[in-house]
Amino acid sequence: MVLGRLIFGIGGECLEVAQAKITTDWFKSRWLGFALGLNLSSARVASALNDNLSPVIASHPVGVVGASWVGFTVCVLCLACGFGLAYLDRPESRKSAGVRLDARDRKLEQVRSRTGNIIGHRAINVSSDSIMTMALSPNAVEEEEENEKENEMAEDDQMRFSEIFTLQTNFWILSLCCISLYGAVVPFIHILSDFLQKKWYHKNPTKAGAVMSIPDIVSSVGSPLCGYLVDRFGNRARYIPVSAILLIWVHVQLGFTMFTPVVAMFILGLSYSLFASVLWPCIPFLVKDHQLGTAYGLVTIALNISLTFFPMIVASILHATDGSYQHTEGMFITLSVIGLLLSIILNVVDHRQGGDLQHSEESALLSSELQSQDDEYYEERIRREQLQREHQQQRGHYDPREPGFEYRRQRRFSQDLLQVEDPDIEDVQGMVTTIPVGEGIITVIPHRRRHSMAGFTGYMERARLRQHANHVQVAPGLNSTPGSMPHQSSPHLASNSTFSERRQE
Ligand SMILES: C[C@H](N)C(=O)N[C@@H](CCCCN)C(=O)O
Repeated sequence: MVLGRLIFGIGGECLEVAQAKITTDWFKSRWLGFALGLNLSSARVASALNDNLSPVIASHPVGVVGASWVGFTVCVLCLACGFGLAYLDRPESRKSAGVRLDARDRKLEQVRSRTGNIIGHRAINVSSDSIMTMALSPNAVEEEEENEKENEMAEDDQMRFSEIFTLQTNFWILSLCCISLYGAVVPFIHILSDFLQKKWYHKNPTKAGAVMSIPDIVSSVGSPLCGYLVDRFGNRARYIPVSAILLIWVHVQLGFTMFTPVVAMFILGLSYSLFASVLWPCIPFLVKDHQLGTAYGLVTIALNISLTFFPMIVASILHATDGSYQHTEGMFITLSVIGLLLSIILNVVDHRQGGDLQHSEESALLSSELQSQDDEYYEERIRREQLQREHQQQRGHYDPREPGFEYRRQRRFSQDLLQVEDPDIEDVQGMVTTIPVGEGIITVIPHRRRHSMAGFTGYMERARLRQHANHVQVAPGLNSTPGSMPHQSSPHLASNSTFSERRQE
């Protein structure tokens, strides 16, 4: 049973982290609170069903084994939904919906676009074992440099372990809120059936089960509703102290009065909806995008610390006090008060740091638009200045407006590359055919093993340039009139079939 619970715990908690991360990726800019609230709501509906159905199934002749089979069927349905989700969340759909790619997919994307640039995004598949490229576009070198930068950025995009220690104070305060507030609710719900039977519904587990499902039922409606309200009106961190106050009320009433528990159960449901639907959507506001998965993981660890240790503490209090629920209520009240203090500190720190947690969706959108307009403006300015500087530096050597500029630029590049010693280059050179066309060169690469293309590309590029430099030396038509573009095939190229001939082949 312990092994089963261990596997169940690993699966369930990883699922929660993944759900939160995927939901945030898709809804970060709009409806995040509502989407995460719906997420919680589905969990609450399932808990409420479980509270009501488990005693009924268990009292049926099929007993606990029958109840377990119902659970198994639900897990199989879940697996099918998981496959459905994996399909909907594939990188292509993310890209077309403008959703941020994960670091791994971004990296793959970079490699693909890098290969595409050198082999040519204008690459034409000539036959199953050869690839033809239009290379040496005027911007090829710049594009390549840009790709390299993007590649580095994709590497930076992965969260490093050491970054955990740089997460801001408010993130940690929020995690502590999670420990205390969840600690005042979930372990209490675990003992609720016994508690209700002992104090109000003697030996009536079905009635106790029905009453204990009230918080989950209220929360299943309240969580998306609260999520919607914080999306719409902001002030999300301000709801956390309110929910802590409600929790104090619930535990005082249930522990120290005989007033009907039904009202307290409603308020517990309200408080549970409020802090859960506010706490999780706060996380994306406290960390950077690439830290999101780890951040959700860390808060889930905090949640599980709470759900591991407080039930043990409750059990030992009950054991030590001969089953006195007033002492356990004392512990839950203490946790709620700690949650209240922490949430007040959270609000104070957030206020000092500019109130990130208080934004409504509209104000966040507006400020991010202004921010990106600013960014674009400065990026454009820096780009222009850089281009201007480069242009001025190059002016002394050659002017792009002069005829033959591109030809001379390529020749210089090729000559530079010829200085580089590379023994392997000869092998590759024999396999490559280049044909001058217009302002560029077509490179035909016999290529049987397409998947090794990326590794091959570096050699290819050099071989192509080296060969181009060879043309410059051997072909009088190319060399004699600097300033004009190559317009005829060199003897070196005469033996090679043309682009269209190859395509026909
Ligand atoms: C027991 C379960 N692990 C739990 O209490 N989960 C929390 C957190 C859900 C986080 C969803 N992003 C809950 O409120 O249900």
